[in-house]
Parts: sequence; structure tokens; C-alpha cells
Amino acid sequence: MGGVYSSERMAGAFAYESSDLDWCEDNYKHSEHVVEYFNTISNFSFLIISPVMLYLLHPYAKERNLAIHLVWIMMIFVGLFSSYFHMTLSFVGQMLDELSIVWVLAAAYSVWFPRKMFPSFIKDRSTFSRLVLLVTVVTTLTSFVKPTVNAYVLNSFGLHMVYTVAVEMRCCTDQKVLRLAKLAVALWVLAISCWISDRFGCSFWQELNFCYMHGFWHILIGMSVAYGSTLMAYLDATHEIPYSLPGLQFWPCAEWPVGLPHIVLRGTTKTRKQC
Ligand SMILES: CCCCCCCC/C=C\CCCCCCCC(=O)N[C@@H](CO)[C@H](O)/C=C/CCCCCCCCCCCCC
Ligand SMILES: [Ca+2]
Ligand SMILES: [Zn+2]
Repeated sequence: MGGVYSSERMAGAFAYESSDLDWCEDNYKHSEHVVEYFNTISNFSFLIISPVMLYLLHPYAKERNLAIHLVWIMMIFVGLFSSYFHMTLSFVGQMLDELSIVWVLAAAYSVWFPRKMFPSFIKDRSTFSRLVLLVTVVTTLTSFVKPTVNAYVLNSFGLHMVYTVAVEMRCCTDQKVLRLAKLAVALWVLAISCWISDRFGCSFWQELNFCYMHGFWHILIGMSVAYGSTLMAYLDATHEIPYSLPGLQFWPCAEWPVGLPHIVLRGTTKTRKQC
């Protein structure tokens, strides 16, 4: 009897609209199989940005640590799980979406959180990474207790990252680096404004018959993460592998003020050997 009950609950967790969350976009407007169409397809931006970022960060990751690639590999899963969530609005979709974000955050903190901002009792990055892993496992388990608060907790990490960037930029005079930091923060501000206005200003957007703010959030947060993570990677490279003479450039064209930022290592093998 209990077994039947629990398997029904399992099936219920996969059911369309079994999540408590429902975003502003009208449900089933464009397809009877896809609950929120624009919110679903806007996640494809993660599937486009992630492989490009993996390619662009490869020279730096190869020199520093290949584990860095985990961040953008996991971002592909964020895109897939988030699409599945908006396609079904199921509880399983919601948890996959949120937990994949938790693990991307964990990977990003482990590889890029500045060493000088570690708590005083932590002496090196591998101890810090182990602590992050422990916190992430506990967070994964507790995320099932009150699923409706997860998204707010996750967004507070955005604030912490902006604070981290602000601390890192306090003594920076390099205009290229400062511009990248400003762009990352500006994109995050735009993204979070879209997320909040979709959550709390839906009636306003419904009056305008334009309920797509959450979809814009997906695109803008992907761009912000691309800019923010390149910034942190660049700062990491200047501190940890200075012999590689890291520089910043935009893809596809170095002269363009917009595009995807990436790190170029100008130090030759010969220069590296000398250092
Ligand atoms: C110190 C800076 C390093 C930057 C590293 C970046 C680490 C990236 C971490 C997370 C990726 C976020 C991916 C967004 C997922 C979108 C899926 C989605 O929309 N989910 C919603 C439901 O559909 C859910 O409600 C959203 C929850 C909120 C997620 C908040 C994630 C925080 C992202 C912080 C990025 C800050 C970049 C700041 C740059 C200055
Ligand atoms: Ca909806
Ligand atoms: Zn979403």
C-alpha cells in the first residue's frame, strides 16, 4: 500500500505543473506540449554560449587547471534542465534546474573565489574546495525542505558575487578590466530586474501583453556569467600563472566593444621556461 502511494507521489513529481512555481508567460500559448514556450527556448542561449566559452577558456584552463572547464560543462546542464523545467513546470524540473545552478556556483567558487577573501582559518584552495563541496552536499539535501525559497537563496549568491567583484576592483586601474567588470555587473542588474519584474510585476506585463521578462533573464544572466567568469579567470591567471602574460580580448573581433570576452596568453613556452 505504502509502495503504491510513494510511486504515485514519484509520478506526481514528474507531472506537468506539479511545481509551485509558475512564471508570468501564458501557459500552453504556442504548444500543447510546452507549458512556457519562450521561457523554454530562451534557455538555448546557454547551449550556445557554453561551448563557445569552453573553447575560448581552453588555453587558460590547459595552463592553469582543466577542472575549470567544469563550470561551463555544467552550464550546459543548467540550460537543458531549465528548458525541461519551463517545458513541464514539473517539480522534478524545478529541482533539476535549481540543483544544477547550485553545483555550477560551487564549481565557480572552488576555482575562482579570490584566495585573499578566504575565511582566515582556510590556508589553501584545496581546503576551500573541500569546504565548498561539503556546503554544496548539505545545500542539495536541504533544498527539498522548502523548495519555494531556493530561487531567492540562489539569487543572493549573485549579490555576493557582485560584492566580490567590487572588492577585487577597488585597487584596479586597468581600464579594460574595469570595463569588463562594469559590463558584468550591468548585465547582472538588468537580468535580476527582469527576474524580479516577472515574479512580482506580472499584472503590469499582462496589461502590456508582453510576458517575456523571465526569458530575457535567461539570456542576460548567461551573458553576465560569461563576462563575470572571464573577469575572475583573468584575475586568477594574473595571480597564479603570471608568466603566461594573460590579456583580455573580445570574440569574435578584438576591436568590438561587445562580444564574448576571453583570455589570451601572450607568454610563449620559451618565456614560461625562463620564469
Ligand atoms: C565571482 C564571479 C564569478 C562568476 C561565476 C559565475 C557562476 C555562475 C553561477 C550560476 C549560473 C546561473 C545560471 C542561471 C540559471 C537560469 C535558470 C533559471 O532561470 N532558473 C530559474 C527558474 O527557471 C530560477 O528561478 C533562478 C534562480 C536564480 C539563480 C541565480 C544564480 C546566480 C547567478 C549569479 C551570476 C552572477 C554574475 C555576476 C557577475 C558580476
Ligand atoms: Ca506561466
Ligand atoms: Zn527560468
